[in-house]
Order: sequence, then C-alpha cells, then structure tokens
Amino acid sequence: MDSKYASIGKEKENKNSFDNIKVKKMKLCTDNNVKQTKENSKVIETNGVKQISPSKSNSLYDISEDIHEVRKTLPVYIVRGRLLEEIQKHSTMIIIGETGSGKTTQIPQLIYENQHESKSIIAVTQPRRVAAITLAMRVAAEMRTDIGSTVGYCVRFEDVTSPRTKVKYLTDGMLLREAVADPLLKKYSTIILDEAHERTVNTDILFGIVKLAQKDRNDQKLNPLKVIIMSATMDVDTFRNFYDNCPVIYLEGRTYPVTIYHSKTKHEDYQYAAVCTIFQLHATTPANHDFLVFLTGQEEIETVMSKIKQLAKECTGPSIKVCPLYAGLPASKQLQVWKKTPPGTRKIVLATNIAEASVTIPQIKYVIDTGVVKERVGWLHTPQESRKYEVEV
Ligand SMILES: Nc1ncnc2c1ncn2[C@@H]1O[C@H](COP(=O)(O)OP(=O)(O)OP(=O)(O)O)[C@@H](O)[C@H]1O
Repeated sequence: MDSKYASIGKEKENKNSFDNIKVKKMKLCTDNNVKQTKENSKVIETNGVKQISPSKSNSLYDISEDIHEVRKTLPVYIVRGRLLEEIQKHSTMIIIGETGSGKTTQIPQLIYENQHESKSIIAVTQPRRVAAITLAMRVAAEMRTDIGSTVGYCVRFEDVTSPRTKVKYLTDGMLLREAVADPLLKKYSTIILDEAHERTVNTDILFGIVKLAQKDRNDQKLNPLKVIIMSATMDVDTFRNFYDNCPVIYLEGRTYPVTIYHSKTKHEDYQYAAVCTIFQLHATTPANHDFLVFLTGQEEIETVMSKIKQLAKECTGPSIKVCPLYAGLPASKQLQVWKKTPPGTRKIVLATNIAEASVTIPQIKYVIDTGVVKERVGWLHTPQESRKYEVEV
C-alpha cells in the first residue's frame, strides 16, 4: 500500500521516526448503519479448565447473523453430497481446496451429520491455537450448539470439550500428547490433519502416528480410523506416496476481488510507513471497514499500538480499537480480535503472521502488509548452530 505521508520527506531513524507523522484533521467517513450486537462470551474457570459460558452468547459469533446463509454459499457445502460419497469410500484421502472453500468448517460437520457411530469423535488439527479456538466457535454457531458440547476445542491449558463432544478442534501438539497416552487414538473415528502444507515437527510426527494407528487398528480388528489430509496448497505427491497412493480430491474455491497497492519506494522504517498508511486510510474509509496490519513480533506490535493510540487522540471521527494478535498473547486477549466493536468504531488488528492462514477475521477490509517476518533458521555450518539444528529437528 502506498502511503502518501510515508513517502514524503526523508525517513528518520527508528526511534524518532514517529515524531514525523502529522495527523491530518479532517472529517472522517463514518458508517453508523452497523447493527449493535450482543455482548460476547464469558470464560469460567473450574479446576484449571476454562469453559466458555454459553449463557450470555453462544460464542464469538452472533447466532442471529446470517451465518447459515453464508455457509450455503461455500463450495464445499455446494458439493457436499458428492464429497461425502468420496469420504465414505476411502479410509485415507487428501483434500486440496482453495482458501475459503469451506474445508475446515464444513467437512467435519458433513462427516458428523453422516456418522452412525454416536460415540466416535472427529478430530481436526490446527497448527495454531487461535485457529483451533475460533474455528470451533464458528462451527458451534453454525451447528446452533454451545461451545464445549457437540463442538469443542482443546489447546494448551484449555480443554473446552465434554463427553458430548463429537467434533473437536485441537492443535497438532495436543493430538501428539494424546497419542503418547494412546497410540491408537481409539476415541477418534476420523482424524483430519488440516493445513498440512505448514509442516512442522509436530505435524510430520503426526502424519506417521495416524498412519500407524490406522494400520494397527485394522490389524487388531478395532474400529477403523479415517484419515483426511487437508490443505489449500501442498506437495501432493509427497503426501500421496506416504499414504500409499491415496485418492486426492481438488475443490474449487471462492475468490473475492482484491486490489493490491505496493509502496513506490522501499521504506527502511516500515513501522513508520505502516502507521502513516493506517492514518491515511483511517481518514478516508468508513468506520466499519476494519484494518489488519502485519508486523513481525510482540515488541513491534506494542510500539505501533501505543503510537496509534497516541495519534488517535489527535484525530476526529470514528474512535479506534487496537487489537494485538501474536502467539505469546493469552488466548482470551487474542479473542478480542473476533469481538465486534460498537458502531462507529474502527478495529485495527496488529498481528504477526499467525493471522496469515487458517483464521478468518470478519469485517477486515484493508490489509497493510509490511512485508517482513521473523523466522527461525538453523545454520548447518558452525558446530554450535548445527547442534542446535539437530536438537530442534
Ligand atoms: N472464524 C470465522 N469467522 C467468520 N467467518 C468464518 C470464520 N471461519 C470461517 N468463516 C467463514 O467460512 C468460510 C470458510 O472458511 P474455512 O476456514 O472453512 O475455509 P478453508 O477452505 O478451510 O480455508 P483455509 O484454507 O484458509 O483454512 C470463510 O470464507 C468465512 O466466510
């Protein structure tokens, strides 16, 4: 996104650069036609297990919203009959579907609605905690059920499931832990390994574990295990070879019109450029158009957040709610991102790349991507780093 302000003049050094920002006082567009929504869910903690109370609201999602109509437009929903036939036919399969086709939210529901064994649980793994939680809440709302009953989630320090749970979203790490206690993963009838292309140590081990569990359950004549590998994009041949040439289904997705603007110049001080762009957009777009800004980590997010709060005081127009989103943030704070803001308030989400895939944040209309990311790398050439690399792998 090209920022008019960011490209004016010389960029200053990091520590002072924000002082350079001038907030234009102008009449801002507001959109007051946004409906007021109910208060969101409440978290109760009992014996160290947090339970989301359905009493105030079922989840982060307002049941009164037309989420059922949205669901019906999803490609997976449209081809559900044909897809189900394939799922029933094969014990292992790979499903490739474009982002937003409805793989993660619809396929578990489809299997649940058609499974006859009432005791079985469908597990859906996610690489990120926040994805597991928000997807479970979304699916619970779509199924008109309370979170923690038919649909639940399990992430580190938080198990929101019950004996009634049949669709369980959980992180790769949690399923791996369960596999240590029960290598056959007997409580599950179906295991969906989602976002398979993200390949971490956890997921790679899980691919082997579920394959073994499936085989051992067959050998021991126990209830069969269905394994579904899902992704938007991945190296299909590698996975297909590993899973004995299992069938692969491709699903078409939905696309939304996206206009991409690039900065004309390289901004060494990308935080400054991002803040400039935020206020440039803030001055010209309706209040119910929320922003998502990608930064590299907690420290940067906190710096930019405090600058936005400070500059917001000098602005007229819609108020601003800034929501941080990074892996180290407690889950309850991460969920603030999904809470609706009052009419006339703009939400600005400052996130690391954890918001890049597998999560959907409604109402985001503008994405400001600084184009930088923190990555952990292993060096093979020095003895110290090479040891580190070995330990991590
Ligand atoms: N947490 C959410 N909040 C609001 N809408 C959601 C949420 N999760 C899903 N949706 C809606 O459901 C649609 C399908 O999402 P889903 O996650 O099932 O797609 P997907 O094919 O798994 O995409 P991806 O490959 O990005 O995970 C989204 O485009 C969005 O309209």
